[in-house]
Amino acid sequence: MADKPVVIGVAGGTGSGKTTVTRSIYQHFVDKTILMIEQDYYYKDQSHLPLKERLNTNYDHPLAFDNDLLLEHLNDLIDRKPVKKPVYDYKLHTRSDEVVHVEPKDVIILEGILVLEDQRLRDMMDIKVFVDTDADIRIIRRMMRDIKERGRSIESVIEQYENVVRPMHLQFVEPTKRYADIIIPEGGQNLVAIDLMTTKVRSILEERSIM
Ligand SMILES: Nc1ncnc2c1ncn2[C@@H]1O[C@H](COP(=O)(O)OP(=O)(O)O)[C@@H](O)[C@H]1O
Ligand SMILES: O=c1ccn([C@@H]2O[C@H](COP(=O)(O)O)[C@@H](O)[C@H]2O)c(=O)[nH]1
Repeated sequence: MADKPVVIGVAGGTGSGKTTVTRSIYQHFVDKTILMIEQDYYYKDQSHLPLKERLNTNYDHPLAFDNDLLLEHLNDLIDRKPVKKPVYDYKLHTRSDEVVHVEPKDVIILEGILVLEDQRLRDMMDIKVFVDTDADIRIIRRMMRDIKERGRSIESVIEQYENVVRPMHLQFVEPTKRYADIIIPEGGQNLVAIDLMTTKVRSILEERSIM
């Protein structure tokens, strides 16, 4: 059987730069086999609920995620089997009808606000990362991104942040920092941290004789 892929978990608050860090690591392995799994794509399907109700869902609570499906897919990928990854629509707040066919790869990066919260997910990871960015920077980044890319208004971002995102961050996301092997301040522009991560992944691949 082929050697186990390297699994990296990248957690951190909304807007901390998780996706940016993940993409930077990804770009270091263009010639190698690497894939990204976004925990966000595994939000529970809500297509049975009217949009008005979906607007009231707490998307920052661990129970909002279908981690059972995520675990099943990770286990398949680790066993070198392909999966059909769901696609999430942030504007409609539910899964889209499409799925993406994902082939197994040597390196898997799992990224999301609560990937370090579930012990079953943590146990699968070779490297656990927490992207640590101050809350004022994160809310500015989220505001810009959500208005540009996720169909939100300034008012809706502020209301959701104050009522749900901030308290859930303090209760569930921030405490998972203690599980991290590496804490990356400020995210994607931290080239030293990205370089160190890439070197570590290469050394694990070599140890497992994958490269
Ligand atoms: N170091 C940075 N400087 C400026 N903008 C950034 C930086 N890192 C990320 N961003 C921007 O902030 C927004 C949120 O970043 P993203 O990586 O998507 O965070 P997360 O995945 O943690 O929510 C994106 O629009 C991204 O382009
Ligand atoms: O339907 C949804 C699903 C998620 N959210 C928010 O997204 C962030 C997590 O994504 P990041 O890329 O890490 O910012 C989370 O804080 C949810 O509040 C949403 O608003 N609607």
